[in-house]
Amino acid sequence: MEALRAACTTLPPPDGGARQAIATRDATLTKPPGSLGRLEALVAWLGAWQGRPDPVLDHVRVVIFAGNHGVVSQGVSPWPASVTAQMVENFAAGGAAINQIARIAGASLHVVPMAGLAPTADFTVAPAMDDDTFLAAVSAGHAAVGMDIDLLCLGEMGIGNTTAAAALAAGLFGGAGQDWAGRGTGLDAAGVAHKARVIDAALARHAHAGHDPLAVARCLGGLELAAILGAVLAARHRRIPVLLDGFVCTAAAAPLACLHPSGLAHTTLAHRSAEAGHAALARALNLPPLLDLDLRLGEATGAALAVPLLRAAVACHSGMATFAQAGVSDRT
Ligand SMILES: Cc1cc2ncn([C@H]3O[C@H](COP(=O)(O)O)[C@@H](O)[C@H]3O)c2cc1C
Ligand SMILES: O=C(O)c1cccnc1
Repeated sequence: MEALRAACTTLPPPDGGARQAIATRDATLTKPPGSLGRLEALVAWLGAWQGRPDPVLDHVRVVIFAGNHGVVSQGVSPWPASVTAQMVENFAAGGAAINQIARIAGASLHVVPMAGLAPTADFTVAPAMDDDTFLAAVSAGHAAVGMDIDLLCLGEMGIGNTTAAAALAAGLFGGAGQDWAGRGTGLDAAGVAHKARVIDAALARHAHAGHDPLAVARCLGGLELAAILGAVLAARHRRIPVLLDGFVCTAAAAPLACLHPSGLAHTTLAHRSAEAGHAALARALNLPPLLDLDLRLGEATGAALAVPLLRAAVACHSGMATFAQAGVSDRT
C-alpha cells in the first residue's frame, strides 16, 4: 500500500514547452483569439500531456473494467448481478452502446473483467476488499493502459456500482448517503432512499478509514473502481491524457485528487451524468464537464462521445491557415 501511496503522491507535471508552442501557434490562426473556446484549451491540454506541440489522436483506446459488488445483496439495484457478465458478453459480441460509439469515435475497445467477476464483500458488513485484493485490482488497471496510446477513455460495468461510487464519494468528500445516492439504473424514490440508508450503514462501519483516500477506496469502492484508479495513475506516469466518463468513473479516480493537488490534471471530464451526485462530485474535483446529454449509462459512453470533439479541436489547430498564409488581415 505504501508503494501505491508513493506512486500517487509523486506525479509528473505537464510539458510547459508544448503548451506554450500551442498557444503561440493558436494566436496566429485565422480566428479571433479565444473564439474556439474550450476547443483551444483541449488542444493545449492534449499537447501538454502528450508532450507534443502537434497533438495527435491516432491511437485512442477505450477501456471498460467490469466487476461485481457484494452490496447488491442489499437490494440497491433493480438489476441482478448476473447482468454484469451478460454485458461483458454483449461487449464482446459488439451489441452494447459503447461498441457503436467507440466505432464512431475511431477508438479501440478493451474490456477487462475483474477477478473473474467474483463479487467484493458486502461493504455494509466488511471492507469491500482486503489489501491484497485492492492492490491486485489497482495493478490490473495499471496493466490495462498500454504504452503507445494518445488518449485513454475509461469506463465501467458493474451492477450495484453507483452505490459503491456514492459511498466512495461520501467517504472522500463528506456528506451522507442521501447527498450522493441517485437512481442508478432506475430505482424509484423509495429505492433511492433505501440505497442512501445502505450507504449510511457502510459509512458508519468504515468510519475508521477516515481521511486515507486509499483506505476509503478499499473499504467502500469496488474492483472495477480500483482498476480505474490504477489506470488513471498509470496514464499519469506515462503522460497519457485521459477522458473520464460519468459518476462511477469520476468517483473511482477521485482518490488520486485527494492524494495530490493536481492528481487529475491529466484528465478531462467528458460529460455530466444524470446520476444525482455527479454535478457535486465534478465541482468538488474542479472538473468542468464537456458534454451534458442526460446520459446515465456508464460503459465509457460519455467519454467516447467526447472523442470526436477532441478530433475537431486538433483538426482546427493543425489544419487552419495562419493570418499570413491566408492573407487575412490581423486585428488593427
Ligand atoms: C443492461 C445494462 C447495461 C449497462 N451498461 C452500463 N450499466 C451501468 O449500470 C450499472 C450501475 O447501476 P446500478 O448501480 O443501478 O446497478 C453499471 O453496470 C453501469 O455501468 C448498465 C446497466 C444495465 C442494467
Ligand atoms: O454516471 C454513471 O457513471 C452511471 C450512471 C448510471 C448507471 N451507471 C453509471
